[in-house]
Amino acid sequence: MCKMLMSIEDGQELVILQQDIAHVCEAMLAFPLRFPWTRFYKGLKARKRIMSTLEKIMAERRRCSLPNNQQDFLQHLMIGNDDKSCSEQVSRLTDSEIKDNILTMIIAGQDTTASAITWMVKFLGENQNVLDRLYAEQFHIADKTSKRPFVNLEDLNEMPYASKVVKESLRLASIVPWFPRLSLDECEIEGFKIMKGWNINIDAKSIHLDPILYEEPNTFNPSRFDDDSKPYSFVAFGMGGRTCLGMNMARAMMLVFLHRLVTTYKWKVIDSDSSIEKWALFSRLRTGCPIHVTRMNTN
Ligand code: HEM
Repeated sequence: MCKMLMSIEDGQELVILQQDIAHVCEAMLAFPLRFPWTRFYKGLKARKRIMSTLEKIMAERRRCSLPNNQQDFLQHLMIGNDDKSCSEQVSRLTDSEIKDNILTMIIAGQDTTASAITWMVKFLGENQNVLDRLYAEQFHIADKTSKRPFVNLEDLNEMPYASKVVKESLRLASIVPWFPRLSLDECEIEGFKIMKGWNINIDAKSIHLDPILYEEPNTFNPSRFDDDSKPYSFVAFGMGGRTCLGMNMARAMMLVFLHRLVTTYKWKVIDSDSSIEKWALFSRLRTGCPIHVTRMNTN
């Protein structure tokens, strides 16, 4: 995410950023107590450090004149912001909004996609029949992709079964298990009265495991998506006005990863424990899903 958003790929700056982002995520679940030893306090401090790093990066880019820098997300936000030729009617983001957007994107895009990929590797490692079908599709495409350095959008469109593997992994893992809403008006849903001002949590995990919506909901079966899903039955990326902004990117990342993984490596899950980390914003495997990986002999 840091590479795509602001071209930071390695080095000490990235290590510190990652640690600080982990502190911010932990603080989001913590009781808001501002004592130096609390998770909440450490998260606030970490957020401050992240913001000053972003300020430094933005100042540096302005000093070196914007257009010559790399074309990343931060750059686009800054060009919009600094371009005085733009009409005054266009509402621009303030520096503080740019920094907030970058932090939001890192938090929303990093652990979610990483966790989803981890679950997908686990599910596939445990379901040889699905893997065999996936091999057939992916090796067919590999004839083309192995001759190019990148997998392109056209290739991704030729992966119907892999797309179902991605979707089924997201359903079964429910990376964002619930998301909150505020009721703006009194209403009634299926006999339940909901009052104005109530906080409501949408329980995505229960929806994804509902036997009325999904036959044998605990079985990993990508082919269940051969037919169209029932409305509102798949909410891995949310629904409505606040649907995930990065869902197509996340899907593409998962497909590219899947393609490279199954056409290059064999792996074996060595700890199939499915318990979830308690103190995590997103549904993440406690073990991290250790696997044995070997490179395939392609000769
Ligand atoms: C597998 C990966 C991902 C999953 C499961 C996921 C899931 C979600 C869900 C469920 C929501 C809606 C929350 C709500 O309605 O309250 C959401 C919102 C959001 N996601 Fe993702 N996401 C993923 C990847 C990404 C990526 C890669 C990015 C950024 C590039 C991203 C950026 C966002 C943003 C900015 C929002 C807030 C949208 C808004 O409130 O208008 N997500 N995501």
